[in-house]
Amino acid sequence: MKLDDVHKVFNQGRPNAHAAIRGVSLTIEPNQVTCLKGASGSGKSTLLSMIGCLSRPTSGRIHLGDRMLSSLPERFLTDIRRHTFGFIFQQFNLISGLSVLENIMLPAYPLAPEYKTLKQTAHGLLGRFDLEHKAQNPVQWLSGGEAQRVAICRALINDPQILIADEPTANLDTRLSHAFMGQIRQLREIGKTILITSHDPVVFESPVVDRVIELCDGQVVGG
Ligand SMILES: Nc1ncnc2c1ncn2[C@@H]1O[C@H](COP(=O)(O)OP(=O)(O)OP(=O)(O)O)[C@@H](O)[C@H]1O
Repeated sequence: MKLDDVHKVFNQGRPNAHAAIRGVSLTIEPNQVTCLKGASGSGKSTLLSMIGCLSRPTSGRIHLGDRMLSSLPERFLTDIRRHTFGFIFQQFNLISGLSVLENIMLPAYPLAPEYKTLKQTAHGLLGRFDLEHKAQNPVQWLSGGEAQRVAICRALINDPQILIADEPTANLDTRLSHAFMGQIRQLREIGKTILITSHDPVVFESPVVDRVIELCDGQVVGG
């Protein structure tokens, strides 16, 4: 992915306008783990959401291979988002009341796969992340580490090329944070491109991370 002079202004044209991203240009290499690091409010989540097609830049260009995402109409963007990206959020965002299996299968429904194949894929992921015995559990019964692994499985259900994780260790203790980086290593080994925002040293000092990009006040200041 390539970002070229990307800006994001919230509430543009109003007295409370805020320039959260100010002229970011960078390249995210495939099959690598890239960490966006920076203080709270530096613009990490804002940048991540534009990269993941969850929001659009105010100006500038974002390329995915030879496609320019920033100029695509919404329906194409939604399609690219579903096929290309898997998301892992800070609060895991699992749906309470649904089982582990149901949560994992949810992002696949808009792509209308055959149900039997989808279920097999979901069980394959549960097996890989040592969660098979929890398949029918409601997600609210899970421990923090289990919930995190369910969130990873859900992000992988559509076999995305790029995984985006926003502060993934914020709700994990040190041991589970190291375990999470072990899981990231495995995903890198199978060829995924991974982009993580974090101000947790367990993440940005991890040997699994290929590159750390530092943000300050919406600008790249290092990496
Ligand atoms: N929807 C919005 N409207 C107005 N301002 C916003 C909006 N979203 C974010 N901001 C502001 O943009 C700046 C960057 O926010 P962002 O969430 O990207 O920071 P961050 O580096 O991810 O912070 P944290 O580490 O605390 O999650 C902050 O000053 C924030 O208040």
